[in-house]
Amino acid sequence: MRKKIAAGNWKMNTTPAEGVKLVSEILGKVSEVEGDVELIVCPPYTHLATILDKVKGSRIMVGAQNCAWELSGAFTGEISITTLKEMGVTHVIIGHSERREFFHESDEMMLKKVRLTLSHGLIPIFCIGEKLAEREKGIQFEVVVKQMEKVVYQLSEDDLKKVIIAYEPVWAIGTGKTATPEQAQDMHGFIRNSISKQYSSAVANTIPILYGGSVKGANAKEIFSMPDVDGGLIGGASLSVSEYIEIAKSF
Ligand SMILES: O=C[C@H](O)COP(=O)(O)O
Repeated sequence: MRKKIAAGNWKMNTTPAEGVKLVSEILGKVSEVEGDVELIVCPPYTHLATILDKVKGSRIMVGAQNCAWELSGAFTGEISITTLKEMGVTHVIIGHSERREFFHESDEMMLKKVRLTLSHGLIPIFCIGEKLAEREKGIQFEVVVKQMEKVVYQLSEDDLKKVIIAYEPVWAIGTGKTATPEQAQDMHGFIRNSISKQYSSAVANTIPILYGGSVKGANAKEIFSMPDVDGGLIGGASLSVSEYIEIAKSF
């Protein structure tokens, strides 16, 4: 039985005060989420300390949206994995399409980040997904497998087993256009099969694969009902308490 996960990526939204208000309101409704669904919020770096303090003792875990690719040193503006670990962060989003596009992150950087995250005992949420033009050309499967090959397929089996994969078709992010449940399942099944070929079916069957791209309360149930979809990496809708809770209740 794989984990079920509702991870909220707040991106560059909320001020510190707004973030604390949001997480406090989520905490107030968390008892509505039955079962063992893992709830993760990923606020901006500046809110991590106060939010970690706020959620202490609750079932909410806190993730970062990124980390530096080196351990320490002259990297102005970056945040190290040791800082995140010391603070109590448990997850790190790596390779989000917005980081790939706007910050030109390379596969090498992403691999370093994934390795550092794992070696410090944190869990990487590694994002992959094709752009609209790539889907229109029908090369979405090749694109995604290449993204896996360059980063997570470089890991040992033991390390790979600790990774969460998030499939986020770029054309569905923040656009209101969601992949149909069948499109999501096609890709998730393909990814799981690819992991199985590369490692083993036992490994493939343990790895959570999240879907991201305009997930909301109204479509989560249908998407999460697909056999290879283990939850969501939720952007916009995770900023609304009622939407996020509804999504978390959709398993
Ligand atoms: O990390 C989350 C994804 O980019 C999805 O964002 P969205 O739910 O706003 O489309």
